Amino acid sequence: MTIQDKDLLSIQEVRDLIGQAKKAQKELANMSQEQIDAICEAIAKAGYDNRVKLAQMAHEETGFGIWQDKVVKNAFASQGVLEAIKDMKTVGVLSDNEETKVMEVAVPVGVVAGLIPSTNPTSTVIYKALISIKAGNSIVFSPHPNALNSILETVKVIEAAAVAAGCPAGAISTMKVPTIQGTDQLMKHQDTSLILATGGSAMVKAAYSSGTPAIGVGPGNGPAFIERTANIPMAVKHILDSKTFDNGTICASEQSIIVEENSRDEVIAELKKQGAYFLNAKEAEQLEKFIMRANGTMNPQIVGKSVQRIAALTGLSIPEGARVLIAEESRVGSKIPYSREKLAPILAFYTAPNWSAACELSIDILNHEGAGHTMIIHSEDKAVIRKFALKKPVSRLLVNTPGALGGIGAATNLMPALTLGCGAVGGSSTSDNIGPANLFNIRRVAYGVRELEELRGTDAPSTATVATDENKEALINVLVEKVLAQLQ
Ligand SMILES: CC(=O)SCCNC(=O)CCNC(=O)[C@H](O)C(C)(C)COP(=O)(O)OP(=O)(O)OC[C@H]1O[C@@H](n2cnc3c(N)ncnc32)[C@H](O)[C@@H]1OP(=O)(O)O
Repeated sequence: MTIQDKDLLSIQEVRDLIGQAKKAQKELANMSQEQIDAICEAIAKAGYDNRVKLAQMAHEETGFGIWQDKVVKNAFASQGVLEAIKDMKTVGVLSDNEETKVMEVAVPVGVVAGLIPSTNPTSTVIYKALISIKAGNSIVFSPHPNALNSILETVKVIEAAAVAAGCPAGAISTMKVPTIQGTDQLMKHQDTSLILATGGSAMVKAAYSSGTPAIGVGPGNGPAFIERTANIPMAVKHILDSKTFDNGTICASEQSIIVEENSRDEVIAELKKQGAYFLNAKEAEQLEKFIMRANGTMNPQIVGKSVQRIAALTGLSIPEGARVLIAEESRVGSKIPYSREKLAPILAFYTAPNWSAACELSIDILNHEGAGHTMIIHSEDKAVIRKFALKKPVSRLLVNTPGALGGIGAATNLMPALTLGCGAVGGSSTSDNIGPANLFNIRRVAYGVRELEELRGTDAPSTATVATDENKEALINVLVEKVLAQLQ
């Protein structure tokens, strides 16, 4: 098949899938909350029951991560997400306030386009299907080509379970021939209502430029600041647990450690004790060349690989049992690989002279990459944490927890999610951990509660006397004052 034939096939496939998804969504829109909830339960159960098989498939196909950790991600995306959303009201009348005389009705957005990354393919499919159906929408997936088979299998098992539980056929589907042109068509099609884009920057930018409303996830690059009051052994444990989880593929995981001068030696000793290997200057330079590709994007050869695989690839000789590789760094910038996002067990290590310098440094790192995403602080001082929270350009400031598991809401009480909004500063329309509430609109039914005479009041000039522009202006001023007084 020529490239052109493949593109045409992909585009035609997308059009067919959207047609079926639109039809199915009309049926979903007429279902009760109970019917929708039963379908979600079936999707979660199928995802959970198949969590091991799907994790192994994703690992084998992409070569990223650790399959045992992908099992945890699949369980989180199915049962964990279901637990958080099962009691949410998402269908029909959401509220009816007798006092304010405003009633709220949920309105599904329609057909969702779900772009799936190669780093968390199966878990992201289960999660996006659950939150879309819960909000009364159909979803058509666009798989990352390098994770195609595991994504197809995930869609197959959850779609079959959903249909058996009453879901209309076509409500959950996936492109089988993913091409850039086909995905472009999915994003721009007039019947696609919303794009949920999780993946590489280029794809997320394409989603924002498509003309269709989009919720995208930009790059993470969260520093972890170990403040002087931190419980250092616990902070180090959290950072290493996070950075080694699925070999660092979660975008909320730590990318650098920042310490103050006075705790530097203690933190380094603890990191070494818990399995971190500090690269010397020559080794750091050797590894640095493999972090980015020539075009400045992350090198997939190191993504989700163990330190042993990375060492073999880069010709480094490291001690047996090393869990993460750490390079001391002092610079920040797009051409400084250690200061950027590395979805691998590699960390930069910065020393700041004091607290305020650590603050400035973390802002600088985030402003170069990862603005609006996540950062982590380890501290026992609530006043410091509050102060720290006020100025950082992130949507999630995680405290005393592993970044990867805290950001997605597994180790914190944030909304469990595998798509993390990055707010306006990160180019996103929302800073939320994306859930069903981001996937329906609200129609507000508002009863009249004031008449014009009330708004006008008794001392307003009569409309009958309005003859001149001056009078008109006087009347408008009085009316504006009355309305403002009513609203206060
Ligand atoms: C909560 C979370 O953890 S979300 C985590 C999500 N974050 C990420 O995925 C991190 C960002 N991702 C990346 O930087 C990259 O995807 C990597 C480094 C992980 C992998 O890199 P690669 O394997 O080279 O894949 P990359 O994403 O660059 O895409 C490869 C090709 O597939 C194409 N592609 C990717 N997704 C799709 C899609 N949905 N449909 C069609 N084509 C696609 C890309 O456009 C690219 O095409 P090109 O080679 O012609 O330019």
